[in-house]
Amino acid sequence: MSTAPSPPRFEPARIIVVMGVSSSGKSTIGAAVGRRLHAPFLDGDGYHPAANVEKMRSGIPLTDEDRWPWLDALAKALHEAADRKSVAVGACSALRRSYRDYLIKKAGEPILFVYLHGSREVIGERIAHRKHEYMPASLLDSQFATLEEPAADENALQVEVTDPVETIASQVVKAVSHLRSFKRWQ
Ligand SMILES: Nc1ncnc2c1ncn2[C@@H]1O[C@H](COP(=O)(O)OP(=O)(O)OP(=O)(O)O)[C@@H](O)[C@H]1O
Ligand SMILES: O=C(O)[C@H](O)[C@@H](O)[C@H](O)[C@H](O)CO
Repeated sequence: MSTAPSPPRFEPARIIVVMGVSSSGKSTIGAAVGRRLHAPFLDGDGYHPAANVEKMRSGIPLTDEDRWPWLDALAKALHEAADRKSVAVGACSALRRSYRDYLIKKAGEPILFVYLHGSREVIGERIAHRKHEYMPASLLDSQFATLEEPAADENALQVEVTDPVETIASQVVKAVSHLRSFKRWQ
């Protein structure tokens, strides 16, 4: 009796975007995954227009209108990096589904999202103890209020923020190894 091979869990993608609320660990995990894949890591924090940074620094949550140009710039940079290096890793809160769909549309290619799932308590504890150039801890509640967790039909891997960084990075690299059939993935 032969068993049919199981279909790949994820749609082949050259771009991996680590997503989640502020202080869920996007920069930390994204950098670790980039190192393991020898891939460039693009942190979304660096793609905000200056006005967005000033808004967040003042404790005012961003609106959809504030976020579109930021998502556009990051998506294009990820696409260019993937063209140059075969694969690119990004970090972006990508809180709403419409933002994730927009990133895919603007990148012009599939994206594998890695969703950093964690409780308000755990992430609240982390944000209270870290330093950030502009993001205040007071914005964490609005981040959770805006968050739409990836749905079952999205190309997303969920990981737990309570796991060690290296464990999460290994889970991502393992998930990506299922994508070897993707011929541009070298
Ligand atoms: N898996 C983990 N276990 C323990 N601590 C972690 C883990 N991941 C990240 N951290 C710590 O949590 C804090 C927030 O991490 P990080 O800055 O990477 O989050 P972020 O999502 O990029 O934040 P922001 O979006 O606000 O820039 C840091 O102090 C980091 O060292
Ligand atoms: O979508 C948003 O509300 C913002 O972009 C934030 O998430 C920040 O970019 C970042 O997470 C803070 O460093």
